[in-house]
Amino acid sequence: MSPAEIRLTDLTVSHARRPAVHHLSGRFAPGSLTAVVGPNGAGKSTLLRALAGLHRPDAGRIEGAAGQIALLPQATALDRAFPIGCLDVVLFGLWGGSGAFRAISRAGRERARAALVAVGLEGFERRPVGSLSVGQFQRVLFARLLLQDAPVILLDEPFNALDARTAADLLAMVHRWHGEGRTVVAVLHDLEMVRREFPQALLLARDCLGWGPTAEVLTAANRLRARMMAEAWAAEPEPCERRDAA
Ligand SMILES: Nc1ncnc2c1ncn2[C@@H]1O[C@H](COP(=O)(O)OP(=O)(O)OP(=O)(O)O)[C@@H](O)[C@H]1O
Repeated sequence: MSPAEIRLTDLTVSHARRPAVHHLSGRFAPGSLTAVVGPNGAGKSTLLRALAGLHRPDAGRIEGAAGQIALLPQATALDRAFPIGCLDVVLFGLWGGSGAFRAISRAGRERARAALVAVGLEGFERRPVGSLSVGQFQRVLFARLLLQDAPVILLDEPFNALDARTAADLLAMVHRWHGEGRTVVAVLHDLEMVRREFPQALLLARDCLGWGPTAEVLTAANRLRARMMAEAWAAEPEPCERRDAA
């Protein structure tokens, strides 16, 4: 795996012109393992969606990400009512390579089956995803990431609402991806886990409060600043008037 460096330059990403990520600059080094942390509403999901090309920045630049990325969205953002089996959900991971209307090869199906086995879901191929537990469904989504085989993997709250065993299994997979040289970026709220498992951290509170080695970013002073900024947020932030980077 040789992911490119991802560079952000004065990046602002907004919802209806109200900035969720504000003038962010920095880089994700190739093969780095970074936790994105910050209070609710800090812009973490918005940043991941912008990196994945799903949300257009309204100022600044993202370089090095195009065509490299697989995204695991927040579980709450996904609708599981759709009547579809686990194997088919995993097979979505091949769409980037095969095109939505091209036949999935036998080899592709075998890879999807192997991915389900790798996440501990052997025999779940035909199970409708609507019948899975939260943890089982997250395993299916990790199997889809395995199939996508992307150099850069973005995970939005991947361990939310998981029991200890499922979280440990999926965390081991994150470390495996990191060991293979992929760039991994995960939004997390568990700061103990971040300190233990993630060498790099990006602390967001719409503005960037720190980006670098985790111990240097997650200081008491930085966390206090983030909390104070979150408490000061208006429910509807002002539109960003600084357009010079556009
Ligand atoms: N689709 C949307 N339409 C309008 N505003 C949005 C939309 N999505 C997010 N926002 C707003 O953008 C800001 C950042 O939201 P975002 O989901 O990126 O934060 P977050 O850090 O991921 O929060 P959390 O930790 O609660 O998941 C919030 O004020 C949110 O209300």
